Amino acid sequence: MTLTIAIDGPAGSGKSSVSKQVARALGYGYLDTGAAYRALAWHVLARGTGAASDTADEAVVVAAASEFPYAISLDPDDYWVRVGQADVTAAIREPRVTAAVSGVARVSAVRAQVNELFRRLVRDSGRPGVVVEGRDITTVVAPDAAVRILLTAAPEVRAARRSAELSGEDAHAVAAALHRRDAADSTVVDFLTAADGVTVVDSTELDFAQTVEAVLDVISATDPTPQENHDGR
Ligand SMILES: Nc1ncnc2c1ncn2[C@@H]1O[C@H](COP(=O)(O)OP(=O)(O)OP(=O)(O)O)[C@@H](O)[C@H]1O
Ligand SMILES: Nc1ccn([C@@H]2O[C@H](COP(=O)(O)O)[C@@H](O)[C@H]2O)c(=O)n1
Repeated sequence: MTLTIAIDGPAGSGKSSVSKQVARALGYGYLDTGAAYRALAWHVLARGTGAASDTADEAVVVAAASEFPYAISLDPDDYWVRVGQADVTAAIREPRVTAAVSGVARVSAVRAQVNELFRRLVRDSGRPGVVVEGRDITTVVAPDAAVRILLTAAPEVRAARRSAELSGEDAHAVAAALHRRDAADSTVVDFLTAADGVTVVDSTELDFAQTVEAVLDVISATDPTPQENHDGR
């Protein structure tokens, strides 16, 4: 049985970097669920130009999802994402993919498909636990996870952290893109409010190491008995 640590939060709240470090500290796997939506957006865009690559067209997205040879590493020290033979680890972070991903993520058939994949990846991970991060992990993907955390930070702090990462780009444009994506995503999933039983970790006043420590504290304060996976297996 694999223990699930579920972490949700808005863009730039530190979900991926903090979850990866928490997974390392615990000897757990790390599952980045946003990578699946990003890789599907990349896959649609890779179909060329014109209607066939329109990520805002639900039929196009569903068709692409039906032939989507997706693979991801759960090793926090060897992270990669592939679509077929293509290593898309870096490509899915490109602004053109980031700008297109919310369109893909609002298709409910796609969400159902990738949620099943996430549960299977955790179940088959062969690890004692997996830290799973995204937007709807605490509520939809693994509502019965052993530990459920909403990782937040003030919008201006998240924007500043993302800008620091993308030092060559205009800070205002980076902040605007981040808030635009949150606004689009929050019409599909509520990742700004903690559901019942979800612990909030607000990193606004914390540095990276303190945030990792705060998450580890929540985990150790919670009974770490492995729970059955959401689908009962
Ligand atoms: N507590 C913190 N203090 C300072 N910097 C932080 C903190 N947490 C995360 N960061 C930094 O903020 C940036 C954004 O973090 P990260 O990419 O992990 O966010 P995210 O929530 O996964 O974002 P997205 O949803 O857009 O992928 C990274 O550069 C990360 O190192
Ligand atoms: N559980 C999730 C995770 C992600 N998304 C969508 O994917 C986009 C990219 O996510 P990142 O964490 O890599 O930034 C995100 O903007 C959402 O559109 C999701 O819907 N559910």
